[in-house]
Amino acid sequence: MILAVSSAIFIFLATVTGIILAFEPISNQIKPYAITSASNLSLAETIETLQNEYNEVVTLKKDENDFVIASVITKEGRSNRFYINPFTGKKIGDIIKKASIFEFATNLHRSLFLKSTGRFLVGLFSFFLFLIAITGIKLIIKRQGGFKRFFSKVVKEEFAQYYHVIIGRYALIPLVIITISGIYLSLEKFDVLPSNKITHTKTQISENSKKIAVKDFKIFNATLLNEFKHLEFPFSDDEEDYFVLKLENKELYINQYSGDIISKGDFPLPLLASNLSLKLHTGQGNFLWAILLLLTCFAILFFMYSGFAMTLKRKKRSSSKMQNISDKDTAEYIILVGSETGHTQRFAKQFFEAMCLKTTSVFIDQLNNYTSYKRAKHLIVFTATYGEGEAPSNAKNFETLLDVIKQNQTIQYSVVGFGSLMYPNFCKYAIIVDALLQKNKSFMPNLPLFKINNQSLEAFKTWLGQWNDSTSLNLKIQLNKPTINRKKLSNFEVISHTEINVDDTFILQLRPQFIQKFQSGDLLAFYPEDDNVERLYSIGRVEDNILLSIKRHEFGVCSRQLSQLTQKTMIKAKIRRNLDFHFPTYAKEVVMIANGTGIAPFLGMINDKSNDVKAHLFWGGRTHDSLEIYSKFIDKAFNKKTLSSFHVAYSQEEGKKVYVQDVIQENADMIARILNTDGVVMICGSIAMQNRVLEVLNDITTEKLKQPLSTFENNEQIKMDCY
Ligand SMILES: Cc1cc2nc3c(=O)[nH]c(=O)nc-3n(C[C@H](O)[C@H](O)[C@H](O)COP(=O)(O)O)c2cc1C
Repeated sequence: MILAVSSAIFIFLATVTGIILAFEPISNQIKPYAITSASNLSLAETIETLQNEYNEVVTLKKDENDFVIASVITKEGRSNRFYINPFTGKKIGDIIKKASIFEFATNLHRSLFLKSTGRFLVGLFSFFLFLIAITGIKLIIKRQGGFKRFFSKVVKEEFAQYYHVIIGRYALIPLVIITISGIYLSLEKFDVLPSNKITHTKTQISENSKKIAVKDFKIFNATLLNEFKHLEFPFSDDEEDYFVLKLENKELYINQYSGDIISKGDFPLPLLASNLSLKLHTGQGNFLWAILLLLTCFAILFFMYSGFAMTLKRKKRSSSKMQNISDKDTAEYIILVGSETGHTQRFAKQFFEAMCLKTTSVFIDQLNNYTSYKRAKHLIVFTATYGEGEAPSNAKNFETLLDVIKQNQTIQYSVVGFGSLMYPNFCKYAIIVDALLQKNKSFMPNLPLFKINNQSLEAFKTWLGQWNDSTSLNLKIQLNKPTINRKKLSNFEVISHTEINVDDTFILQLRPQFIQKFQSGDLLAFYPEDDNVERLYSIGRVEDNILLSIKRHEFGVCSRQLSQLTQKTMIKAKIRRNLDFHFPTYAKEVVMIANGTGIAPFLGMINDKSNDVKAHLFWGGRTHDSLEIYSKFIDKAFNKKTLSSFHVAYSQEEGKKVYVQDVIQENADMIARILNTDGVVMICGSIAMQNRVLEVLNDITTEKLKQPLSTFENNEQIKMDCY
């Protein structure tokens, strides 16, 4: 944060000017002076053509865009410099003059118009940007749970955070290259690098060298136009004067009569590094690299926005410092918090403030500050989980401290875990803390571990109820609702609403009031006014309508409201694109696996197929009656031949209980064949079903294909959207 704030203005200026400057090589390279077929032409041929065409040739060079420039004295005796066609030696254009906008941007970019001081500052802030990029890479590795998972799926929580990671994964490498080359170019101006000077060594020349025509010089015949950089012709006819030929990495002096190489100087490493840095930093001579630099500059601007947006949000959440009124050794209630981005802190603060209204004997701190508490009777831990089920940063030392620090009395503890079901290790760190306290003789449980998904206010209130029951304190917490701009939501009209079936489930069909882009697998977000918390439902697209399958929960605010909607009612919601869960039209065969309401996106997919991908549907429900509301859509797909097979499992019918994973196991050969021929498996439904299905799939791939399921997951052949 210190790095980012202190360098923000400079980085902003350097980036904006960088964007302008990226257009220079791009605009130069689209000029028609490059003669691509000339790269295999020998230098001797071009020299001969030029010597026939002009009175005298002074220099011949290739500029950074690979355009060939000749400096000549014409037959009319005029001295001139222009782009030539190396085949004919004829002029094809005047030398491009640097546009004043590029001149201005270059000065600002290099030195902020502050000469040496400016150059120093630019170098320094490039170094800061380099550090930011390196720490960024480190953070992505940590967040993704290891280097190997650098490019695996990112869980989307908030816009800024999601795209900061997504774009960062691609832009950080070019960013490191830009900053290192920028730092090198800045350092060059301050004489801190080793010398760039080329040292020549004389070569042995045979005594009986003969005078030959320039076009017959061995070295000129052996040098192709794409290898050479610059050729300086001898200044006079004097034997002492020679050709100076610069290639990619060396310089040669050539006798002007015999063509013998008189001396040779390899470019020193600092010079090669300098040339490379210039190329990498400016994109000169490489159209695609210049475009990549341009995109990276835009990415930096986005990082600046998203980085600050995330930080401000985080600061807002964890702002207002909590003022302890009690000392750690006098308080009876100790609240310890583990929070990375401040959400958990917000809950803990509300709890602490509510406690303060009832008793003065309460103390709050971070888990990392765990110590001895002389009069404590209750310990309440609120903690989030990060990485692969790890502690948030302000809780990393807790485990060690707990081991070392002994309490004099027994303390009752309660742990509340904050996590997200979108991650495989749901609330893992809270589970660890709970287990550690359980093992520790100084502690005894007051309430069982309580896990909260996605900062659910409802869940927190439930836990608070348990807490109130277990203590005589009757706490009341007024948790602030998240704010939501309802103007940004769209209107959807209720087209149809089925009866609520035996499982308390129904199908709702909605039509967007304005044309909107969506497809099966996308999500529809509702925000009930009671709590403004987002609820997502998987969309099936059927005849341009949105089909949702909804289970009405006993205490579910949103599902209750939706179950009461009548035809033609308008409802506000927002479509969220879910690109990772769209139907893979590129695959030959697709297996769709769902339980309960998870069937909704598949009902859309099997009825909306404008391709010849074979689709197989596996569904698990409770009873025959559970299938009733969906059967119309399945029959239709069978009739249209867009569904190849349907496999159903009932878990509550008389006789044997069958689950969807059992039916998958029965069809193991088919699943293995489909995965082995680049087919895709899609899973939608409950997390519990997902876990069991994944176990079975892993057994199938390990046994039949001799590969773990992760191979297919990494290959993006397994798509999941479970909740
Ligand atoms: C990079 C990252 C990794 C996460 N890993 C997990 C995880 O493994 N298990 C889990 O239950 N939640 C995980 N979460 C979700 C957070 O624990 C959850 O959003 C929590 O409410 C954040 O609380 P905080 O703002 O106090 O840090 C992760 C979140 C992020 C951003």
